[in-house]
Amino acid sequence: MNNLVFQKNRDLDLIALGRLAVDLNANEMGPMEETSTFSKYLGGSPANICIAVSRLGLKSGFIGRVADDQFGRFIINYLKDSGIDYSNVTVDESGAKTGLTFTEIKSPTDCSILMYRYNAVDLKFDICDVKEEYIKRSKAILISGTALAASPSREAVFAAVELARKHKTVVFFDIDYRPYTWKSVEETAIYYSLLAERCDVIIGTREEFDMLEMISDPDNEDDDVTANKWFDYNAKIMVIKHGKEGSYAYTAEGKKYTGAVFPVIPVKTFGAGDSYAGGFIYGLMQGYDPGKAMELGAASASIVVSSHSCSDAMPDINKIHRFIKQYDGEKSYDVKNI
Ligand SMILES: Nc1ncnc2c1ncn2[C@@H]1O[C@H](COP(=O)(O)OP(=O)(O)O)[C@@H](O)[C@H]1O
Ligand SMILES: O=C(O)C[C@@H](O)[C@H](O)C(=O)COP(=O)(O)O
Repeated sequence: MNNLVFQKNRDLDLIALGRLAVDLNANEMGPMEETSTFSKYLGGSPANICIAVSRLGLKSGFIGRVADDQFGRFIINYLKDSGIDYSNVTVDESGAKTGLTFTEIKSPTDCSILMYRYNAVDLKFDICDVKEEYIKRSKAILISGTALAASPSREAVFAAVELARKHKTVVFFDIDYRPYTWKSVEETAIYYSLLAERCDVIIGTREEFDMLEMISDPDNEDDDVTANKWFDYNAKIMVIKHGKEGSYAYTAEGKKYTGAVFPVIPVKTFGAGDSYAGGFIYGLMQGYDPGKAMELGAASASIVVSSHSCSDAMPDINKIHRFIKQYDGEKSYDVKNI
């Protein structure tokens, strides 16, 4: 059980908003200067999370814009083939382009991404793309913070959150801070904070919360303090992630859950956050307590970092259960209710 109330009689479980993009993942290991081939996948953090939950069996939809080009059509076809409702994904006619993420895998643990986001189409969705009737149809929405980086998607996100609150649609917020999309840390912190105040569940890495709180001294980091700050607003559940060290979840009622990691030999490091969020949101929407939901998220992340892609590799629930079972008895993970 958890403390979120999902409205019944809604035909959609989750609507994600914002970035529909393309990942071009290096096929060869090594510096990108020397990479010659890349594999194309659907990308964009909210798109990856939407794929993750739909593969786990949730009925999901998307609000956003794609470019009127081959990449835009690739994205729409991918959503369609994944059973995601794309009726609120608009084809943008301004000439804006699909955001591209090139990934570099120097070694399985030394990876980076290079984003091409000049005139990115995912920041072009506007208030008119956010329909009250659509938000009302869903039990929850998912915001990814990058959509706050510029107008008009910034205002569209705030409008969606207000409509969600009006209709008791749960708001998940994945901070998803991509520095190069923003002008300054100060601007970022302001918009992130304004949005965080309005959300039910906030998920971010320790570094992302440091940005939000403008903390530059690691000695001042304190997960308990961070979590409690947002409970004074609207948050019911807070998640603070620490990479391969694990994560913590807090509830407004004062419970703290520790989520450990399923150790694997990774193929690359990226994709962990999106798969974790997908498994975690799915778990909460099944009514599981945050500890169990984190376990699903961590297992999903381990599966995805062991694969070449993010979106294509998102597991179904049977794969997650089989994966968790492998660890039974070995105590390689331990979700404690403390
Ligand atoms: N190398 C890894 N091996 C196994 N699980 C991982 C690894 N890195 C991250 N994870 C899992 O994914 C979760 C989220 O990862 P994290 O790196 O904190 O997110 P992000 O990708 O957003 O930075 C972690 O809490 C952990 O459960
Ligand atoms: O979000 C993007 O635009 C890029 C993603 O598609 C990419 O796969 C990635 O960086 C995943 O991020 P993570 O899950 O936070 O590691």
